[in-house]
Amino acid sequence: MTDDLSPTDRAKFAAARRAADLVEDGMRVGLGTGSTAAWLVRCLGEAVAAGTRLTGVPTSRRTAELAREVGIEVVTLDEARWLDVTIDGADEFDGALNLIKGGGGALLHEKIVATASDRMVVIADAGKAVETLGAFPLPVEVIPFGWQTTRALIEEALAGLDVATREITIRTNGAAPFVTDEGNHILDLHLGRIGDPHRLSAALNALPGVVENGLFLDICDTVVVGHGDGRAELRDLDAAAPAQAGGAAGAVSRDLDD
Ligand SMILES: O=C[C@H](O)[C@H](O)[C@H](O)COP(=O)(O)O
Repeated sequence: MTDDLSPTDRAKFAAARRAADLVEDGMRVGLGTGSTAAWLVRCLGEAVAAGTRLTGVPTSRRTAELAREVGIEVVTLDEARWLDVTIDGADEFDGALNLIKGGGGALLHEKIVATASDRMVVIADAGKAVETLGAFPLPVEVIPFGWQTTRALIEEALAGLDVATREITIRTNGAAPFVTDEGNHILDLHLGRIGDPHRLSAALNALPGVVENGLFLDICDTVVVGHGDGRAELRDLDAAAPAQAGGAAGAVSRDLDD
């Protein structure tokens, strides 16, 4: 299943394969979304074919489709109630294992599922490691009602910030706003660096119209880092560097003070 992969895809596969080994017989597993999570789902499909029993709670329609295709029993979160582990990709992770997620637009279900799990394991290629979160645009999910007003509110709260509307290309009609599995839209915040992610997350989620943002703070327990040569290493929260306090506070924190 891995012939002719690019080094990045080999790294994603290596992380996914190592994380699949953490899943034990009988576990209820949250299944993430994205290209790295898709490798995990395929690895778990192989485990199921080899006799492992597991139940999967997918974080998106496309993950649900793939999980069924590879033979994983799929249930809803409310049927499972609580999960042993969620394994998901990320767009960025820092030394304290805080994350930016939502590059694929699934951040809302992903955050709900990860929060309802004993353990969250992130699988990522080494290129996703950052010192300070924010180089990857932060996705914010907003409801369709008045969403352009919500975008203006975010711009006002973070003065001068470049807020982009995520779009999809439509063959006949140009572009249209991206629509999530919950029927919402995604705004991408080009922050560069985030000084105080807890403060930013709380400020964004306090705005009417905002459903959730892609900062996953104090949720991830382990990151499995994959490398292009096929190696994968585990970074656990206990061994991770403490979050940087204040030092990286940039324009975002200042603007929130205003
Ligand atoms: O909404 C999408 C998810 O948060 C993904 O897990 C994240 O964007 C990473 O995706 P990929 O593994 O494709 O880089």
